[in-house]
Amino acid sequence: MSYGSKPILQGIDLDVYEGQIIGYIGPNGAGKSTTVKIMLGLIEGYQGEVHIFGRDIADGDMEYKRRIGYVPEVAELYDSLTAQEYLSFVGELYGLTQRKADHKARRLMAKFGLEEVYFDRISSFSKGMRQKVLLISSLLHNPDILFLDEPLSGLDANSVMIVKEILSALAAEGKTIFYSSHIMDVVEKISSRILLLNGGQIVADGSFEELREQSHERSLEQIFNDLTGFHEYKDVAASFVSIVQEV
Ligand SMILES: Nc1ncnc2c1ncn2[C@@H]1O[C@H](COP(=O)(O)OP(=O)(O)OP(=O)(O)O)[C@@H](O)[C@H]1O
Repeated sequence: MSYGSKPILQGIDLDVYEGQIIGYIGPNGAGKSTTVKIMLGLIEGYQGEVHIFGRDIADGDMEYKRRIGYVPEVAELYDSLTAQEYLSFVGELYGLTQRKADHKARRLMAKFGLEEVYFDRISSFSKGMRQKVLLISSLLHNPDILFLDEPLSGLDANSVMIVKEILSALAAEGKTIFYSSHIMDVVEKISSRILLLNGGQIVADGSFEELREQSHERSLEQIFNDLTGFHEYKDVAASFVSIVQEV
């Protein structure tokens, strides 16, 4: 995949299975979102083939999208809508009846402690409340594959625990979860498989234990630093601060 003449992804060849939580990590600009957008059918013009549920996504049949849920890193929520209106609307887009979507959304909101704001406009919601609405909207139609981009963004510690537990339970039910994040200790804990993208290529692929054995580092953060060749963080920070101090 290239943007103009700039190559972004090169020679990515992966098989992903049911029930896997894939921690998809890599430096800023490595191409994680680009990969996800290709799989969501949002970007065309890539070379190669992407098969989802056994079918080439380029064959024109969009049915596969009904079985996918997506939490983007930055989302346009319709601020002028109430949570009820927004979630019913999204549910209907995914093929649920308005009544079914509303009934499900209301109970899911209640599980996140948001039953009292269900009829409030999203414009009045805090960052974490919006994130919970996004998570619910990605799950209303009970998708088989979930693409999550920084899904814990803005969530408090209790909500983080609930969402991590929900993801484990969904994976145990056979759902496949693509989890893209820069929070290494969470990726380390929840992923059954970790993919590290660097320079447009997958440079590590395995469970945390496998990556740890291969690299002899103790944490995923250290493995990340090691494999992306970044050891000079102290020098970078010191020179950054010295520029800040110039007046
Ligand atoms: N629409 C676009 N047009 C041109 N270049 C783009 C476009 N979208 C992304 N890129 C470039 O593609 C590269 C990969 O971007 P991408 O958003 O996939 O990275 P990422 O791994 O998700 O990064 P981050 O961790 O910062 O979210 C970057 O160099 C970016 O500038």
